[in-house]
Amino acid sequence: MLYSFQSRLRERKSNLRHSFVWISLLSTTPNWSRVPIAFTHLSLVSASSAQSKFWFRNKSLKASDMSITTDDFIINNVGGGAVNEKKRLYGEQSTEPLEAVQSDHPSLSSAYNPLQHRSHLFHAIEGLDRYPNYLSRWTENDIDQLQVALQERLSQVHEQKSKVRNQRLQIKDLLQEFLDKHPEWKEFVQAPSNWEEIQSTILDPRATKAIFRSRMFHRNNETTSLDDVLAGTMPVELDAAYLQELMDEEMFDVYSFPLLSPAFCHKLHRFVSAFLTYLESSSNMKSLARGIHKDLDNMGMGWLNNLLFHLVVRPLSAHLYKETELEGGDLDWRQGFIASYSADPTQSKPRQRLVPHTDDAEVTLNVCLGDKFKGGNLHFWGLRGENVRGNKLLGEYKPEVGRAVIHAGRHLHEVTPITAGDRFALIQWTRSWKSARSEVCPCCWLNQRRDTGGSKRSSCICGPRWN
Ligand SMILES: O=C(O)CCC(=O)C(=O)O
Ligand SMILES: [Fe+2]
Repeated sequence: MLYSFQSRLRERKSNLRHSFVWISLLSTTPNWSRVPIAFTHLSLVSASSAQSKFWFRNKSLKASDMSITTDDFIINNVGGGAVNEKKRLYGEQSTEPLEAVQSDHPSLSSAYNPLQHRSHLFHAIEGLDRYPNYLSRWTENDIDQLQVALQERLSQVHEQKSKVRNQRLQIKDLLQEFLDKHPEWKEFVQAPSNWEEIQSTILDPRATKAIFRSRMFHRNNETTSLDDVLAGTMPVELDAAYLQELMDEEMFDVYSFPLLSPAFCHKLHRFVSAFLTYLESSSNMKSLARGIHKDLDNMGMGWLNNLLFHLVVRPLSAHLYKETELEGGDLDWRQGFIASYSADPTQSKPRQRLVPHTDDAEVTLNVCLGDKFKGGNLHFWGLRGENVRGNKLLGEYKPEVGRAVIHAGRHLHEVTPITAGDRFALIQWTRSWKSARSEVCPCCWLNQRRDTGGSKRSSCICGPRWN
């Protein structure tokens, strides 16, 4: 069932103060057969707690207004940050070496086990840096295991480093080859040289209006340098009043707005399709890591990645997510890529749907590029790490070409099956290494703890954010 949230928004003016959603996710694998590996409680926080969103509050929908239930929610189908991706994608082999080493140490008497428990490994990495005699607390056996676990990680770094480097070089060559054969795309991948080009050909006119009316673009009659903005050295500040006109709150904490012009989206869509088709016909395609060729930087579109990050996601997040996702700080990292799906999956469009997952991101931007598909809607549940009650799907969003959705990365979401055509979306995952991630440790997340309790008084030192 499809819902038009925009028309609902016009009808409903309520707030979320008492609306909660919960979901329990449970999944087991043979290696962890006695232990649930993902058990996550989710909830929605009160909209009124997010002070920075004052200008959206009266547009909030009640979660209880949504009548789609999740009775058929497939518990062990959860993806992304909720489970160990390697286990989900490749089965158990990734943990085999660790198990084998562990059984070589039958005399292990302490509970310390960095081979099995990620939290122990993290503790050691932090502890070695923090305490002069950190190792003195562990038995020789513990230290042996720590050494093996660290060596194991280091060899993964070595292996992936050279693999990734080679693959990036390979893509660069393939892109050059593609552009030589199809010179009509050469201009398209060039970074724009002035704001005028961005305003008239890349952005939707409504986004142009909202962004460039903001005071910073008029201060002292000086023009804001495009190069400085793209380099991230001149932070962009957008005025709330203009953004309010531009944006809709589709459902709790999920906002949509017209961002890219449909003409630009269609062109980007055609460029991506042409490049992927070219890659598919290349014999090198099989040796490339999953998704590496769909990374915007690798596709020669790093400038678009920077533009969206610095001109749109960072300033919007300062209004929407500063307190709830960024610990009062800023975003400082971005990864942009094309998510491609098809009703008839191929090598370059390998997915028909995307299972419910959270992103490894503080804030995610999602722009629909392709319009000739059926299905492929976005579903949202609650926020990882918040306390919760209830089991309702929060809402469904139907993508529109050029329209962006922005949401917290820890907001559980899925893409429903594409039933006809191909679906392309530009996704940008953004992080806050210096703020949010410097305040928390990921041990809860990787250790799949269950006792976050949903309050700031979680029993874990790293608080309730990661679980
Ligand atoms: O394709 C989409 O709309 C969503 C993709 C997504 O959630 C992701 O790549 O993390
Ligand atoms: Fe996602």
